Formats: sequence, structure tokens, C-alpha cells
Amino acid sequence: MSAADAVTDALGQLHSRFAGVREGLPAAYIPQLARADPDAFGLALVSMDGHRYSTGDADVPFTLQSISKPFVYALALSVLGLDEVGRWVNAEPSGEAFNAISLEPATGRPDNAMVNAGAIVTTALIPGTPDEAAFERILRFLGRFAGRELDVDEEVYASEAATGDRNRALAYLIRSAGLLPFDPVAAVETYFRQCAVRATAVDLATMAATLAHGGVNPVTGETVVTAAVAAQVLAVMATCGMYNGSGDWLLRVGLPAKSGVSGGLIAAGPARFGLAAYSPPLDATGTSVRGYGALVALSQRFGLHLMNNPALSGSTVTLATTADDLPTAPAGGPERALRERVGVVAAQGALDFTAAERVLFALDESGPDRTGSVVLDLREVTTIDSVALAMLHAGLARLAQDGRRAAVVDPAGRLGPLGPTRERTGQELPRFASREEAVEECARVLAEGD
Ligand SMILES: NC(=O)CC[C@H](N)C(=O)O
Repeated sequence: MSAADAVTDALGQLHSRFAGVREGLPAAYIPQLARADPDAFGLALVSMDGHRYSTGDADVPFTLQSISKPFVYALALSVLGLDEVGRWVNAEPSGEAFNAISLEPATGRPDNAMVNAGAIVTTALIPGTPDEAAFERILRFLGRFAGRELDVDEEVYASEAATGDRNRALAYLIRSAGLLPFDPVAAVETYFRQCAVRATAVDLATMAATLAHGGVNPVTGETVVTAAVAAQVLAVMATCGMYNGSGDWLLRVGLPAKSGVSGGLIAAGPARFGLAAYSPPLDATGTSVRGYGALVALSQRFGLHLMNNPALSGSTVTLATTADDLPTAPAGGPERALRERVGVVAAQGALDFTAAERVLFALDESGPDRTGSVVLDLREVTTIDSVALAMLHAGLARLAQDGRRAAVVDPAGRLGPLGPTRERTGQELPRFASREEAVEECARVLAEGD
């Protein structure tokens, strides 16, 4: 036993709770899918550190079906960009079933890339390269999300190819509206193959975790897509991923998700987890019945709903005082009076936009009457993202413009080159290794001014 087995136990409890559910039937319109074991049931979770947890049939391979759609959309966005992809496929929830004729009346443009119509167009947009046909490129790309090479279930592919006339009809209909830029037969064949790619629930949770982790596979460390593309894909999954069940899903589960008619279901908790369920019996929207139940319960149990009181990051400002309050300040004398006019603000942790706002507010409030000098101590700060960095430099420059001398305690150089502040003020921002030196410098400058 290990401590982390508690996570596996939590998954195991959900598994036991839903394993007995007998509702729903495996998809039958693709004959080969009707042969799936209705009792198969697996759950998997992958953390942002790449830790994998699973229970039940989480290592049983099954075909991705529609779960391939967000990942092929990610490839299209990576190759062509959102504006170009958006010319061919919209991003509006259709409120209709996955196989509906969800096309914009005037243009024939599919409503979104999660319904079949939009997914077929998305697949058609993927160009082959001199080295790789379009499908090989898609297959390899899916494998980078999973962290291993994936393959095709040829029987499921053949079964869908033999019966998939509705998807062919959709492709012809789209082309008749003048939209589909490629051969509809080839586009649908590639789409059928992508739907027949095989993966396990653990693979799928890794794929979802890669989207949740800003496009970096947390198991392999590979950057598969940019953070911007990962966010775009998650946005479309959130609004359209569960078809005509998308609104209800966002309400109850609150996570970007995608279902597939083989019984797979993924959900992504941005910056938290990738989740996957596998259980073939489906409800009326083509969603795994047990998977739905388990992920609703899991989201509630682990508090994953995105709109639910987003966790306030830990306290940022750990000290906001004047220098004469510091234990190192010698009592009495003119030194002490100078030190009363030096504000000290210490920050900690990872600084983003929210945290930078707290720091800037504390700098303003520091010192008597919001005047005098300020020392910003960044020794306990672990990271400063680009947005926070620009805000800190802008804020420090404004202090200088107000005639308030600022000094930073930043031995690790987290504030980067101090140039941005200097450029705005013409003054060098002094940087010190210790708080005491910074306070002394500020007090010295105040004494000079007196
Ligand atoms: N919802 C799904 O998983 C549908 C995928 C399936 N290959 C189809 O096109 O019908």
C-alpha cells in the first residue's frame, strides 16, 4: 500500500457504485460495436504530474469514435490557425444529435467540430505532408497525446465503412453547399479510420490530461500543441462536446468533455486532471451510461466544476509593513524616523495577473500616507508569469513617476532585467540580495532628499 492508493480507492469506490447499472445498450448502427462486452467498465485519471490512476477495465483497448474529434480539431488548429479553421467549421453548439445535419442555413458550414458534419470537414482540412498521408499524420498526432503509438481496429473500421452511408450523405450535402474543399469520399474514409483508432481508458485520460496541461503531455513531457490551441479545443468541448447534452453536462459536471459511441468518455479539469471512462452501454445522446454517472459523481466528489468558486490562490502578500517594524530596525534616533517612511512588501509563490494585482495594491498602501519609499521583497516568489512581470514593471515605474523610491530584494533575478522599469522612468531600479540592504538604500535616498 502507498498513500497515493487512496486516489485509486476513490476511483474504485465510484466503479463499484456504477458497475451494477444495467441501463443503455452498446451502439448497434456500427455492427462491430454491438459486439462489445456490455459489462466492461474502466475509469482512469491522470494528474498534471503525469501520475496515472485507474480501476476496472482501464487497459482494455476500444475505438475512439468521436473522442478522436477534439484531437483532430487540435491538429487542424495547429496547422491552419483558428481563423482559417473557423472559415470552414463554426463553433456554435448545435443542440442536436451527433449525426444531425447541423449546417448553417446560408453557407452550409457545420455548426461545430464535435458533431459528425463538422468533424468530417475538420478531417478534410488536414493536409498530408511529403512524408506522410493525412491519416498517418493524424494517427501519429493522436499517439503523441496518448504518449504511445496507437493503431487501428481494422474490423471496426471495415464495419463502419460498410454501413456509414449517413456520414457519406452528410459529406456530399456539405460539398453541395460549396463548402467541403476536398473529395467527400476520401474525407469520410479518413474520418472512419480516425474513429477506429484504438486506445485504452488510461490512454484517453492521458490525452485529456494533455489538453488540461496546456498542450504538454504530463507523462512524456512532450509539447503536443500550444497552450492557446489546448484552450481553444477545451472551449469547444465545453460548449459542444456532449452534443445535445452539452448544456446539462456543463451544468452538472462543469468540465470540457467528449463522448464516443464506443462507450468512451473523457473530461478535462484544466490544470488539474485528465479523466476517462469506458463502458459500452449508451444513453439516448450516445453517451456511456456508467461513464456519465461516474464522471458526474467524480466531479462532485473532487470539486472539479469549473464555475464552482474557483480556488483562490494562496496568500500572495506575506508582509506589508514599514521598515521600522522590522526586528532589525535599531530603536530610537533619526534612522528610526527615516525607516518609518519606508514601506516593505513581501510576496510569495507563483505570481500571475491576480497575484500581481495584490502586490501592486499592497505597494500603494505601504508606507505612511501612501508616500515614501518602498521595498518589494521577492525572495519567496517561485515564478512570475509574463503578464505579472509586465504588471510589476509598470507598477514600479508608476511609483517612481510619483516620486516614490522603490527597491527590490530579488537575488534570484525573478524580475528579469530591470530595463522595462528604467525605460519608463529613466531611473535604474535598484536590486538587492537582502531586505536590510534595500531598506538602508531607501532610507539613504530619503535622507538625501530631506
Ligand atoms: N458519436 C460518435 O462517437 C460517432 C462516431 C461514429 N464514427 C459516427 O460517425 O457515427
